[in-house]
Amino acid sequence: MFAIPHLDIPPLASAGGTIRLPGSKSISNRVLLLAALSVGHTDITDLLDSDDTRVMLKALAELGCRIEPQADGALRIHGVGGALPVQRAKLFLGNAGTAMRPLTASLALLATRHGGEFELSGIPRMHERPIGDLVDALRQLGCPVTCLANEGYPPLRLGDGQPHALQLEQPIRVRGDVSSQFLTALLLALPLVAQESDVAIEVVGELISRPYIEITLNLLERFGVNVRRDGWERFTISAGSRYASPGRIAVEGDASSASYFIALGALAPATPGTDGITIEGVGLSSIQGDIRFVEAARLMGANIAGEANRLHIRRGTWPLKAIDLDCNHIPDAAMTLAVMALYADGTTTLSNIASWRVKETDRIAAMATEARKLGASVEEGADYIRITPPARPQDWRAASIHTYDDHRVAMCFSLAAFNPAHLPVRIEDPKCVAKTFPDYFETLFQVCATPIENIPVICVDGPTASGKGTLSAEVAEQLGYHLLDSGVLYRLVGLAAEQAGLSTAEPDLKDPAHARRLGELAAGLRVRFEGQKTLFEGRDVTDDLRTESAGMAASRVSSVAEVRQALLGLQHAFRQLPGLVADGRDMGTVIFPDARMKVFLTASAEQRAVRRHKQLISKGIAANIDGLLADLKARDLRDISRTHAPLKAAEDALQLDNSGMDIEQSVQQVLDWWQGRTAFSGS
Ligand SMILES: Nc1ncnc2c1ncn2[C@@H]1O[C@H](COP(=O)(O)OP(=O)(O)OP(=O)(O)O)[C@@H](O)[C@H]1O
Ligand SMILES: Nc1ccn([C@H]2C[C@H](O)[C@@H](COP(=O)(O)O)O2)c(=O)n1
Repeated sequence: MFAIPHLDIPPLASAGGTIRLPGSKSISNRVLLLAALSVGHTDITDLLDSDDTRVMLKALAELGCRIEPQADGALRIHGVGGALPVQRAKLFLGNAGTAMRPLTASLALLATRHGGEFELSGIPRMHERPIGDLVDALRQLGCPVTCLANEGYPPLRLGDGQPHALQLEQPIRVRGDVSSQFLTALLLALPLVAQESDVAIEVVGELISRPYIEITLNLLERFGVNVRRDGWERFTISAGSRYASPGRIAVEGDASSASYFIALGALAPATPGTDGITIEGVGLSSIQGDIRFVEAARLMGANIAGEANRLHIRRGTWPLKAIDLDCNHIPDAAMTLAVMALYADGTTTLSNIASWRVKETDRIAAMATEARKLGASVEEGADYIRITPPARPQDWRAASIHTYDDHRVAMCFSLAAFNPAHLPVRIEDPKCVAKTFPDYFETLFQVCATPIENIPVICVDGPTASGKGTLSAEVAEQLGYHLLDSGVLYRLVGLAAEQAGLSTAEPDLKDPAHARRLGELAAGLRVRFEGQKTLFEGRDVTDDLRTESAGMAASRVSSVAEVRQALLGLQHAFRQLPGLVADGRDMGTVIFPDARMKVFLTASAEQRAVRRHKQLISKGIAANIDGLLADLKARDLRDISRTHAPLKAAEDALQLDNSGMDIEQSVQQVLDWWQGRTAFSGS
């Protein structure tokens, strides 16, 4: 996940490959609650791991439900059989609507029947999301429900510590025209109290988002509860209903998340050598309503072939066709259509989307504001949005997209990186995707391609112990870029030579046959990087590589042209989306001469010796400053004076002497320089 202030996505050119989607959020949180309320235990597979499911799991654990990960990857939920072990709890539910609404209904009924008291709260936005219609329905049932701040909004207190009779004889009336989640919440909760007689729910107003109700009914059935449905106005839960675990249940891939990759396949040319985008884990037999996004994408021109559990998408009509669509049946996925509209041949109107206004943010306003930043003309109404794409490529603008703590806004606008003006797109607060798809951007980059020159590289070259590694790692971290520590590769060659009994002494390196052998050794290095660790032939050699003698050996073998040549391809392969920070001696001069920014980092030899001394001592390695100073001067001299790719500043490098700066100041300086070179320097 990119837990950084913003992520700059370079202009993207094509897409292709196969992805597997994370589990559906709607199904995951419903299944978790049903499993917790059932008799018996349930093993859940393919559960979504995200903010919202974590919120639900934490709440269930606090309510006394036992949760056990299984060796096969399933999560075992020990059901409480409709009677909670805990009668009082304060639950914090973040911004998870799929936890807040169902827990409100279930806990209100259980607290009323058994004399419990629960408080439910969330982040400030959750306290602005209306829940009054559900509160009204629960009060009709005789549940004591108190809105602790504003009437009709969380935080809520459910129950008053005393048991009360529930009034189940009359049908419970609930509004269905603002959110279908209130009806879902009641449908999930009422089987807990429908032992003696039938319980009916009547929907007031026209029910929106019906497909989500179908998911609820489908899952209720899987957990042993049948609901009689009369149109979309009346639902009856039979007397004697009781949740029973199905034993094991798999969560489908998230159909709303699929929409971004369906759109990707529709708007991006297939990367040469691929056949467009294949999505696994969700397909045409999905129980999720958002699977009908497929129909909408086809209307816009997408070429989609579907199987039960898989989708295959290629670009069809181009440009996409503008549409005028009632999106009531796909409220979440419809946001993706708003971004596809940027690539259409005219004005697209998405209507019947009033529910967007009360989601994670006011999504109509958010989509309109951000699409305008890209150069689109947008009209918004109470329940519709109308989007006209920028007229010509030159009318597109590089935009910094504000994401409003809304995962869908972030995911949607990533697709603007295919703009015909080849401009990058900045996504602010990219970690908001954690709500449903923590690895969204990683997955996107896996299947997208762009000409290599579009992938930005920042080079940091300089002498030993100037702080290149420290600075580069921090800059890469803050930008979400990959990191190449090229020195490690030369250190590895030194280590591999030693293990193979090949000398790294200077006189031997002058022998052409010896140099060739070292080159072959470098070409065949079997190295793997796992986070901070370097694995050589399966062994963790991270610490072995950091010794001063390994640095000296690296410096010697790095003067051999055959070694440098052998390591070229390996280094170039690090240039991957969304960008690279490369640290070494010749990054800016030889390896990435077209890098967008080059920094030559120096500090006085004395200062560097002091830093290295501190570094070694902190690792428990004995060292002496004078010896270190002499060694680093020798290393500098060798690195500077060798024939091949000597250590020197590239002509276009920015010089940074950090002798008088701490790490934070050096990092900030480089980030400021970088910001000045991006298309967002005015942001
Ligand atoms: N600006 C700075 N101020 C103070 N100390 C620093 C600064 N930058 C780095 N250091 C410290 O100096 C030591 C050496 O830094 P680092 O290992 O990053 O250097 P390097 O240039 O990558 O060295 P080498 O080329 O030998 O790998 C580290 O302990 C690091 O914390
Ligand atoms: N691009 C590079 C990186 C490193 N080297 C050589 C010269 C260095 O003394 C040695 C070790 O590098 P360090 O890990 O200290 O950065 O490797 C090089 O020639 N070119």
